[in-house]
Amino acid sequence: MRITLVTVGKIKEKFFVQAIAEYSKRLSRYCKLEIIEVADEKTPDKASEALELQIKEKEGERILKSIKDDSYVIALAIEGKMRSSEELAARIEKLGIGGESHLTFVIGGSLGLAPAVLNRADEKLSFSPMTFPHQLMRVILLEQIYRSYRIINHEPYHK
Ligand SMILES: C[S@@+](CC[C@H](N)C(=O)[O-])C[C@H]1O[C@@H](n2cnc3c(N)ncnc32)[C@H](O)[C@@H]1O
Repeated sequence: MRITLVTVGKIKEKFFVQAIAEYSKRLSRYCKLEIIEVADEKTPDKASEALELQIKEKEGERILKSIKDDSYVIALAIEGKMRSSEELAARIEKLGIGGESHLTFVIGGSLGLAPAVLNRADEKLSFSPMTFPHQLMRVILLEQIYRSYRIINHEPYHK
């Protein structure tokens, strides 16, 4: 299975970079992982709704360009479907069995995802009603994908 993460902006904080590197290494046993970082837009402290939408749309165009046509897209969105770790593992396994060989997970920038990206998504996944910073979301998502593969392979992992 190919797994691609499409994300917005570069991560500078060393602790996030280290955690991402660690989970990417662990995941390399199970899938072909690629992380694509599209450029983010500068966001002023105070922006009108119209400007915020413009910013999300610009970032959204870059996100859409980096998604392969034949890929199954899972957008991370607070309003998406919540799943337990076991349910996410079962979903990934079922998609693979059903013939999906390339999953793309999309994480929005600080303002979130543009409507066009949410429309392109085949499904939306929520990690809770809380808002997480996109840098931390990347780490949490990688850990949950790793946990999914451990569950799929009946391998032990922390409960
Ligand atoms: C800082 S959040 C954006 C917040 C924005 N107000 C929104 O409602 O999307 C950045 C990105 O992280 C992801 N994200 C943050 N919290 C999430 C959650 N609880 N569940 C799923 N994705 C989340 C989403 O992809 C979001 O676009």
